[in-house]
Amino acid sequence: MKKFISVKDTEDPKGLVKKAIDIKKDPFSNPIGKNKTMGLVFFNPSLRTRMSTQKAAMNLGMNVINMNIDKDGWKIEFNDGAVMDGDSQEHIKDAVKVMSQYVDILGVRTFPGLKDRNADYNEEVISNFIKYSDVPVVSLESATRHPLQSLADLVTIEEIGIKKPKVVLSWAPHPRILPQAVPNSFAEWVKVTDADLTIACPEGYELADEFMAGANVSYNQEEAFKDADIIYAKNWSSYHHYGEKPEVKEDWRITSEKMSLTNNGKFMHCLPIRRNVIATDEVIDNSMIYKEAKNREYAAQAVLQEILENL
Ligand SMILES: NCCC[C@H](NC(=O)CCC(=O)O)C(=O)O
Ligand SMILES: NC(=O)OP(=O)(O)O
Repeated sequence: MKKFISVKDTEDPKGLVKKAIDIKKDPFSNPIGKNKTMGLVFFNPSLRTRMSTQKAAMNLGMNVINMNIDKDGWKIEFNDGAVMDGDSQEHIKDAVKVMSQYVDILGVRTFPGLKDRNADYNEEVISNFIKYSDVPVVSLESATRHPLQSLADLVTIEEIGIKKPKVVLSWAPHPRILPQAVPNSFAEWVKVTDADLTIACPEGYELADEFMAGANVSYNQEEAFKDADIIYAKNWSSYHHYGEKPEVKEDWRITSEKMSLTNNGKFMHCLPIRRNVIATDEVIDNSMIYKEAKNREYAAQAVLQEILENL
């Protein structure tokens, strides 16, 4: 693997899930990362991705450098050929090239601007990392996808152990405008498994066609919850009315009453979660969220190990 941005970057996604499950049994058995360095670069906040990826790298014997580039770096210019006599102080091509001299794998987190759909869906930031880095680039959540999260989610679903689970990706309310990265990515990873995927969302909140393809769509949350084994909740802003938050009249918050419609379904969420907005305390406190967060470590370790094996 030379990069890990989407499910397409791995030849064998199911094999990667198995690899993470194996690593979980004995996480310190392979010091393949000795004398190698992982660079973690953040344009946006992170708790889980930062800590779990650092932990994964350390489990493999790697050293880790963390950089909050939005706060601690120079202001980055992204336009090619820019005359940099304004605010921006360092060009992305110089910043990435230099960072890649110090590390063996470069991870980057970058959220979408949610203003210009083409810019976001062209992955302008992470594409520049891939273009200018001398070392493999790993997405720590980009504008349109969050593959380390999705891989950990597949590990969690595999551990629940249902053969062909009914998985419902359910939109839920949120006070802000959020990216589509987590639901896009979850959909593209679940589709490589045997699970049956339903995407439940209000009209106007459908994901881009490439992510909806192959999933059932439901505009009725309670109907979708019937017989579900997994409820994967997430808020996202509208793709079709890009970056907007069309009004939703029905109550999409996830409650114990709604969970009781499922087949003893398990509630999942990537976190951070707005309690009593996305779902009630009762739903969250009886959910898979901490197991899911723990599995982030082994998912990251499987990916880093595979990259190190192929350096
Ligand atoms: N990395 C996991 C999710 C990150 C981000 N959530 C957020 O920004 C939530 C912020 C808030 O609750 O205000 C998202 O939806 O993509
Ligand atoms: N789930 C997740 O990626 O969390 P962070 O944004 O805290 O890294």
